[in-house]
Amino acid sequence: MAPTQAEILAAPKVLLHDHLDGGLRPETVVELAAEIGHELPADDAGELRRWFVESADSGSLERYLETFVHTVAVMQTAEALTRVAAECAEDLAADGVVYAEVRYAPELHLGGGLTLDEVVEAVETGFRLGEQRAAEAGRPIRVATLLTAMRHAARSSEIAELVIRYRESGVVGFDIAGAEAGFPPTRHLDAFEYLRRENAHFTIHAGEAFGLPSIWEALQWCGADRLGHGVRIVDDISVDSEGHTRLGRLAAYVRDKRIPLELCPSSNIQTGAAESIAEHPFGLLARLRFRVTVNTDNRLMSDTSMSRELTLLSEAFGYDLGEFQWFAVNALKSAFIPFDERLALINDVVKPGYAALTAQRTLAGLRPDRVSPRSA
Ligand SMILES: O=c1[nH]cnc2c1ncn2[C@H]1C[C@H](O)[C@@H](CO)O1
Ligand SMILES: [Zn+2]
Repeated sequence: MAPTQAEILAAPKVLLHDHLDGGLRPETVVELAAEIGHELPADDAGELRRWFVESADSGSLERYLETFVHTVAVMQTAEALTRVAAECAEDLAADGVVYAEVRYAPELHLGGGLTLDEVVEAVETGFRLGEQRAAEAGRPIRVATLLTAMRHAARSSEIAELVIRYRESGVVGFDIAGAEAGFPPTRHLDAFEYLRRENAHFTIHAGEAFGLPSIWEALQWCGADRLGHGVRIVDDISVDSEGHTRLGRLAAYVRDKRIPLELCPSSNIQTGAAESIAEHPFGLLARLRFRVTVNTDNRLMSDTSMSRELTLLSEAFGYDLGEFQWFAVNALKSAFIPFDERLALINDVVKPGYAALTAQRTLAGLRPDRVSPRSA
């Protein structure tokens, strides 16, 4: 059966790919911009919300990324960073997210005179504050941080060192983001090699706006633990007229090695990586049992949430609570926090949460859902 909105909201969700500077509340952007005299394309929060979605709906990653100028502009002081991070944790918790890895690029927040370390400390303060407020509101969440380096810039080694410096203080991994075409991940090999020597984790935005060579470099040259998007791995999968599928060597490697795909359906529609949710490779990749995870990417630019992404996928592919649990477990298995902590979240939070939802259906006289998690 189709899950109800109440069930989707209540279902424990796990999010691995969410940008801090892509998830601000429009009201907060308006308030912070007024404080610093930053001119916005719209001064009314509702209009600004629409502006972000319409402008990001450009069919090109480069133009999509231009919208970040207005969010980054209002995130240049410790107070603003702390506020935005706290609200991020609260908003995710209110949406039923129980564990999230949120990323941002510290190098984009130095315009007000903060150092890289001060940026990280302000954001961590905000996440702890947001976690505390969420717990008080009865929606506990754990937020971990990934530090991003911009792939067109040359600060990745510095950011990788920052990850190691703050690995005991909430930072669990590294990422590179920004325009993909023309900026291959191997430009940042020094950073990746350093992180591997430090036994640290990293993901790489790859296979979003550029195809297989980007994914291949991210995995086989750089050693990425996960793929940010990775959706273009479908270019290495052929489906014949009878529906038989054949995996090329790279696709087979990704599936065999259980490389997590941080799939972000709505974002992909906006940047032109997919035509529609119904045609999104998520359905095929899930059917072929890749390690798929569901993500928001940029909640502001896509006007989305984890609940909305799950709703869209459910409508397109018929997913129910069984699949939602599978996606959440997949994400936790792929998270960058220690194994015992991942296991505790799976066994103490995610599975009991889905069991409770199933029990409610049974109580309501509906048939029990198939909450029999597939092995990921
Ligand atoms: O989907 C994306 N692909 C590549 N880069 C992205 C995406 N979403 C956000 N970014 C960039 C813009 C942000 O300023 C930066 C750090 O969060 O990451
Ligand atoms: Zn992203």
